[in-house]
Order: sequence, then structure tokens, then C-alpha cells
Amino acid sequence: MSESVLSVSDVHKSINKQQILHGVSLEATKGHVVALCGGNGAGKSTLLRMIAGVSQPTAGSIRVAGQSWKNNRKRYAEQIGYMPDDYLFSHGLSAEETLAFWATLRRVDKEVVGQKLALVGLSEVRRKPVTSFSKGMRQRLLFAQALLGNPALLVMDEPTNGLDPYWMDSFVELVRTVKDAGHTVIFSTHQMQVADAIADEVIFLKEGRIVQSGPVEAYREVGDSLGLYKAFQTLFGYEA
Ligand SMILES: Nc1ncnc2c1ncn2[C@@H]1O[C@H](COP(=O)(O)OP(=O)(O)OP(=O)(O)O)[C@@H](O)[C@H]1O
Repeated sequence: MSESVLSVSDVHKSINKQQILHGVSLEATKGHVVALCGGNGAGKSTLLRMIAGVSQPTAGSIRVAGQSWKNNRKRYAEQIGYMPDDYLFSHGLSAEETLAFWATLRRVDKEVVGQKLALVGLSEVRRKPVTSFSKGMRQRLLFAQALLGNPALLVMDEPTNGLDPYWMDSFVELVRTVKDAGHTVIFSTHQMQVADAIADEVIFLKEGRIVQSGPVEAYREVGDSLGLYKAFQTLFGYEA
């Protein structure tokens, strides 16, 4: 049997008495890429933040590489690299300095900084201020940050939002590289072409519930790459 890396079991979440998630369960095995798809307000970010350990479920449980936040927060956090949907970078710091700062927080050797910058293709611009970077370059830096601790699970919130086709393609390649290296990935998107390009499994979330899920091939069998678009349109009543 494949090794389970992420196990979300009957997770509920309420914020200010509003129920956001209603009993969500999902599994991801080692080296698998899961796309969490849904329209605005479906609960994707809320779920990903809980998997990342930023907030906690109201009920239910989440395990990552056998660890739970309740039992050991430090060990749990070590299993996860988190790429938020947005991040305000410090003014004046270069890419290298920014990553070195995060490496210190993570207690990761400084030499890893150079390796991760090379992996995401930012070595040549490592001394430039991050505030001069394009959206695609900043996304790459956040990606490098998420990989610093060599996590079992990479959690990414809308990683390709606002990227032009060039950065989108190179992002897809990066995810393939980390998948081949054995990392498990869960990411949210409403861009079906991204899900189609990199996901092994697709999960559709609507109003805080999983309404459909399955291997990406199953959608291709229904209508080649259009299968995912059609599923999205049918479920959410508009185009992705
Ligand atoms: N801190 C919060 N306080 C109040 N309501 C919240 C909070 N966080 C999320 N919500 C609500 O929970 C619901 C789900 O939000 P969430 O950001 O998880 O959705 P999403 O699927 O990521 O949407 P999007 O694609 O627009 O980012 C929304 O109705 C949102 O207003």
C-alpha cells in the first residue's frame, strides 16, 4: 500500500459562528499532487491554512506524515512547506537575504539557500531586491521558501494566480520536479489547465463540502482535457 502523507478526516471549521467547512475528508500519498478546485469562497484557503497548521479545525483531525498538530506542533510544522496566496516582502532585502532569513527561522543550513535559489531559477538575480521582482519571480521565491526544510508535504494556495503563460509553464515544471523528488503536493486553483497539467487527483470543493473528486485521468476519459472544465462548469455554473 502507498504511504499516506496527508490525512484529513471529517474536518469542520466555524468562524464567528459561520460554518465554513462541513466535514471534509481527503487523503494524499507520497509523491502525489492534489488539486483543490472550487469557486470563490468555497473554503479552499481555510482548508489549506488548517493543513499548514496556521489555524485549527473546530472538529475532525489532520495528520501529516504521521504527525498531528495537537500531539507535537514542532514535528508537525517540520513536515510542511506552506506557500500562502499572498505575502508582503520586506523592503530592501534581496532574494538571498530574504531566503536566508527564513532559513534561520527554520534552522536550515545557509548552503541550502543557494541550492533552493538555483532550483527555482533565481541564482542570477539573488542579490536584487525582491520588491523589484515580477509576480512570477516572487512566486518562485515563495516556492523556494516552502521547500527550505525539505518537507514531506507542500501546501500551496493559488500558486499560479496572476502568472503569465511563461511563468505558469515554468511553475508546472517546478511542481513536476518536486513530485519526482518524492514530495507530496496539495494546491488550490480555479485554473483547470493547471490542475490538468500537474495534478494526479482533483477535488472539487463547493460551499465547504467536497462535491466531487477523482483521478485526473478519469476526467480526461470523459472529454480529454475539456473534462475538467466541463466538471467545473457543471458544478459551479460558470466557466473556470
Ligand atoms: N477569518 C475569517 N473571518 C470570517 N470569515 C471568513 C474568514 N476566513 C474565511 N472566511 C469566509 O469563509 C468562506 C471561505 O473562504 P476561503 O477564503 O476559505 O475561500 P476560498 O475557496 O479560498 O475562496 P477564494 O478562491 O476567493 O480565495 C468565505 O465565505 C469567507 O468569507
